[in-house]
Amino acid sequence: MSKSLSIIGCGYVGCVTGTCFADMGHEVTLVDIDPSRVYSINEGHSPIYESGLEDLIKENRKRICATTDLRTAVNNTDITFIAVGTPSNVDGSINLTYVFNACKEIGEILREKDSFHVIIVKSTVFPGTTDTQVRQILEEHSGKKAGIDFGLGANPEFLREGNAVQDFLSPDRVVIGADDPRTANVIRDIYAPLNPQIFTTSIRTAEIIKYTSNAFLATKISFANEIGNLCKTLGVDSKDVFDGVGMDSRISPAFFRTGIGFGGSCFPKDVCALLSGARDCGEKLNVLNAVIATNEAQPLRLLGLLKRHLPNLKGKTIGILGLAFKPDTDDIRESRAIPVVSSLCSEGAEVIAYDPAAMDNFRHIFPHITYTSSASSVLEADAVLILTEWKEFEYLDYSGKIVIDGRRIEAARNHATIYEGVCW
Ligand SMILES: NC(=O)C1=CN([C@@H]2O[C@H](COP(=O)(O)OP(=O)(O)OC[C@H]3O[C@@H](n4cnc5c(N)ncnc54)[C@H](O)[C@@H]3O)[C@@H](O)[C@H]2O)C=CC1
Ligand SMILES: O=C(O)[C@H]1O[C@H](OP(=O)(O)OP(=O)(O)OC[C@H]2O[C@@H](n3ccc(=O)[nH]c3=O)[C@H](O)[C@@H]2O)[C@H](O)[C@@H](O)[C@@H]1O
Repeated sequence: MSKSLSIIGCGYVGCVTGTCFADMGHEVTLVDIDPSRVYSINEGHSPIYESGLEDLIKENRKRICATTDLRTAVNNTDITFIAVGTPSNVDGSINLTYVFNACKEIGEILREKDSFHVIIVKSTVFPGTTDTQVRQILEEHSGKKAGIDFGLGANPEFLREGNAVQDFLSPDRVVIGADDPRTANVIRDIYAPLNPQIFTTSIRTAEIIKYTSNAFLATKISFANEIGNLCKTLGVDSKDVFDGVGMDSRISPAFFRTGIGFGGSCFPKDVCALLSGARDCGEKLNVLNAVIATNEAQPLRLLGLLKRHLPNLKGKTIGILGLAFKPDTDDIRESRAIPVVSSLCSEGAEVIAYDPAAMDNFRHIFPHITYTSSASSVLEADAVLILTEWKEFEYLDYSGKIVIDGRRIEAARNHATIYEGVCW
């Protein structure tokens, strides 16, 4: 049955969630404090770079509206998802300001609302946040009781940027965290059109399932990279190794791509938040400390390989292919290109960079390097580093070039005159 939902936050998660819920037949109000995002959605445009999202917004326009007016959105709907950002503080701990501010406002609105309203935290938050601080703020500001006067739940999100619509509409599982059956049923009904595998649990357990999933995937990548580094020294191709290892059904081949490590808005932030939160609870997570350390060192190995062929980088032109943290996105948050470009600049190299989508974002952090509108002009440089595996990089002519590859582009591996792969 169709539901009336509001989603707070029109970023990657809020916008994809809201649009997909509308596609499933629900009436959706998207809310953001950023009027440009709201305007864009109401004009039928996606405020974020995500394949397939704009078409889906257009197809479902009659069931989607966007607004900056949280009060009207909550009053006119029965269920509110919180999908605002939960960035890192400088010490790595989670910054919950956006979540708490949204909760304060929602609480005030609930004070005057008579019907049973369900609030669901979709943002990634440290286990225990929803059933303690979020609950307290909502109860204090509404004067009502969670589980009795309003519903409170957690429904973490597992979508990947670049594949977000597909991931949302065909999830491996939907995790529902609720401490009362009424709220659990409401969330289950929302997802019913997808007929997904559902795992229902407590709020706190749902929250830690999300962190554990991201931390495990990050661990798999750092583990693969450490073995990959050893493979490089031994003259073994780590791809062959992980193809062989991944054939064991207990292990799986997923997230075994070796290279310059993981970036993005979530793995680095969530692993650091888990480490910080665990420390506050008196627990030391040794494995995850090592996961971060390996990930920090990994992109710099590329520079070591480059110097085997160009020992002095001062005055040399170094071409960069790829700035986004992965292909099919313009997102550069925690991109491995950031430490690489930063080191090149501090060694006096002239950097010329190309990315099909992320150059505008990168320019905000590195305004002084040269950006070019074609991948082939990057190949004019003294040496080329490949930092993101965009499909179009497979179609370049690498013959006669020095290429140091962090992402394994086969055309470069096969045709560059001097070629080094980071783990192969
Ligand atoms: N980006 C991703 O692929 C995934 C992110 N997550 C988690 O989902 C959450 C959201 O992440 P993103 O969508 O990437 O964040 P984002 O930073 O792209 O978007 C957050 C949006 O919330 C808005 N906002 C902040 N405070 C607000 C308020 N009080 N009222 C209305 N709007 C407000 C911001 O203006 C922004 O547009 C985070 O906790 C993240 O860890 C989970 C799975 C995947
Ligand atoms: O919580 C989140 O935000 C999301 O984080 C990741 O999704 P995302 O960051 O969009 O992208 P991934 O495809 O997971 O890649 C993350 C990073 O790991 C790197 N990676 C990935 C896979 C691999 O085998 N090797 C590898 O180095 C990528 O290049 C990229 O830099 C998770 O895959 C999602 O399930 C989760 O919802």
